[in-house]
Amino acid sequence: MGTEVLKRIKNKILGIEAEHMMAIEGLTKIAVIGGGSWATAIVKILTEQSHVQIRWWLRNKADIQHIRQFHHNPSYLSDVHLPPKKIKVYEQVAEALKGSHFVILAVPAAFIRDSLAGLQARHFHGKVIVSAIKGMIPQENLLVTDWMAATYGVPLEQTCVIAGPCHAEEVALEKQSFLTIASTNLSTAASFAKYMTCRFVAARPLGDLYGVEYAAVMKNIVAMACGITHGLGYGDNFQAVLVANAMQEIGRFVSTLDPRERELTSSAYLGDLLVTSYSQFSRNRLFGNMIGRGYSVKAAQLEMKMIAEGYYATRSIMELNKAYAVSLPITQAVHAILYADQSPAAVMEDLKNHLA
Ligand SMILES: NC(=O)C1=CN([C@@H]2O[C@H](COP(=O)(O)OP(=O)(O)OC[C@H]3O[C@@H](n4cnc5c(N)ncnc54)[C@H](OP(=O)(O)O)[C@@H]3O)[C@@H](O)[C@H]2O)C=CC1
Ligand SMILES: O=C(CO)COP(=O)(O)O
Repeated sequence: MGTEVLKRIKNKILGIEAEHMMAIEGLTKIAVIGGGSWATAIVKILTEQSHVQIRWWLRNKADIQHIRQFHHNPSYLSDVHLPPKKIKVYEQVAEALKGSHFVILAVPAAFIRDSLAGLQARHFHGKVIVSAIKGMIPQENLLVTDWMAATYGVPLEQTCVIAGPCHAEEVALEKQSFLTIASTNLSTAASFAKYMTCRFVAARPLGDLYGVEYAAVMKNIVAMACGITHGLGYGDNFQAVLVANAMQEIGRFVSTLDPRERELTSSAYLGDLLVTSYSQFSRNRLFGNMIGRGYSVKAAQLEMKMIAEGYYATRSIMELNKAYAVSLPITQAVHAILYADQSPAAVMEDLKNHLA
């Protein structure tokens, strides 16, 4: 059998177009969509790779100019050096996508539609789409990978998600981190995981796309609950019970929506829940903390420059759960506080009766 035929078979197995894979054997072009802290951290990881060109789109024109001139993002993780030899910065999202083999989506879910405005299915054709987003598309209440499939016809086996316990701030400091790259197609996940592996990051592929994606969305809600209770004056004893119950809540929900064998105590699920619930860097925890201390939702949002995905996710999960009726006392409690204007103290007092 000729090498060309072998290559095609290999590419078919990987679920990626032949042309695409041949290009990968040379310089790999990776588009990064988003200009916030996670996008900047991902760009930093990619700059550790040889033979990778980063094609970066940000919406903020002043930030683009600054990055081109000074090689730092002035608004997020501003200490991170952004070497111009490896990075091309674009004002038009379609330009960033041109010729890229992988497209990493790293804007908060609520802004993905605006960020991709004007693009069509052809712009994504033959590319592997990687969601670094831990949120759901509001209104439609869809996971990002499902939304990409519904909106742009991207086959699920050509999508992955980046998950695992990993705060952008620690990537910036080059602290050892682990990532999980999940896909329905393990080969697609493996083909991307190698680009997320570097001196200080170990990225492992996993075949559980939905489980990892839903768990990543739900842990943000739990982190808000932890922040709220901390703001109210509850201590570590209570938070440990809250987080233990939260793992069960996430497990119930995920196994109802996508029943299969999964190791919920592994880092993609439990690890991410723990880091977001306890870390000083968690925006969701910080947001919850402000609510617990008496801020209104509006005031907390104004105070935080960054986005707490869990705020939007709480409503989406509650809407979605109408069809499944899974018992979600923690999500329900956060929803009552954020969307029904109920007193955080009273809601948490009542939640005690639902924890074991
Ligand atoms: N930060 C982290 O450690 C991690 C984050 N994630 C996930 O990554 C995703 C991106 O979050 P992250 O980078 O942290 O976000 P940040 O909070 O750091 O940044 C917010 C981003 O959203 C943009 N934005 C704000 N308002 C709008 C708007 N109205 N329309 C369009 N864009 C807007 C901002 O652009 P501008 O600066 O121009 O206002 C900025 O790029 C989230 O889903 C998050 O859960 C996942 C793992 C780790
Ligand atoms: O997902 C994260 C860490 O794994 C980031 O969480 P926050 O958005 O709460 O900072």
